[in-house]
Amino acid sequence: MDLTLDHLTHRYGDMLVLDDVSLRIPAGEILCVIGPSGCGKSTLLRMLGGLEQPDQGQVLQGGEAPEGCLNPLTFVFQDFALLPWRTVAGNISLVLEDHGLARPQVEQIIDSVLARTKLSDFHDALPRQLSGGMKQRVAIARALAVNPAVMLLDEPLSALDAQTRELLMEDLVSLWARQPFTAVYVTHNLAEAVRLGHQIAVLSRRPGRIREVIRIDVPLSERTPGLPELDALQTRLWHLMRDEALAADQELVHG
Ligand SMILES: Nc1ncnc2c1ncn2[C@@H]1O[C@H](COP(=O)(O)OP(=O)(O)OP(=O)(O)O)[C@@H](O)[C@H]1O
Repeated sequence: MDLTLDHLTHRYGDMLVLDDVSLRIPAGEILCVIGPSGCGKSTLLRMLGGLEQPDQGQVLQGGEAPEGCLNPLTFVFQDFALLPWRTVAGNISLVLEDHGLARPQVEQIIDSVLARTKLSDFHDALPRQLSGGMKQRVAIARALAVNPAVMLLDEPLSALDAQTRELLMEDLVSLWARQPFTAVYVTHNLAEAVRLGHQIAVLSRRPGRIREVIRIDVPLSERTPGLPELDALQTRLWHLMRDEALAADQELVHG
């Protein structure tokens, strides 16, 4: 399924948060969204997921959801959002309830997503027995369990240490290579954006407007750390972000 954001504008009360944002996310591609704090990235994601309605503009869904899709749009959050009293399998089965699936089918889906996220040995573990990286893998497994058309990821790796982030980025790339999914991935981390994005949308300071959309043609599987093309792109993104952050600071000082 592809997504089109068509001239989205959003306000909270009198505060304009997003202004005339248009983007297209083709099926099977990852769009990373970066921008200064408070520029409306999470708001944009919530509008894509239907949790918030735009004041103007619209979100258009195109094409078909994949076969066996139980939920077309699914979120992955920074804080994992796992129920502490449920096992790994129990947390995943939660999203499979109310779909009229027979128990063997539920078990089969759980086994499949645990295998894909390398968690098969942790079927019965409780969240407190897992590291941060493993908890986020459970959250990703839970998102995959509904076979979504689009994954909406809100800073999914930002609570994790650098090594774990690196490993999970590799995991996301292998998951994508195995079965390309459509995703919108909000991050503050420019290295994540250049590693995972087919496109990167750079938002301005609030109100968030599209400053630039950059397409990266290097296949995800070839994006090794230190690749000169990616390093150069990361530097370019940093300059764009730095300009926005400096301008936001100036506005604070000069009111
Ligand atoms: N429900 C809400 N009601 C009122 N204001 C809100 C609400 N949600 C967010 N805001 C405000 O809207 C602005 C944009 O918030 P949002 O969380 O979308 O930004 P963000 O770019 O994701 O920020 P960050 O990078 O810090 O996570 C912020 O000023 C925030 O305080």
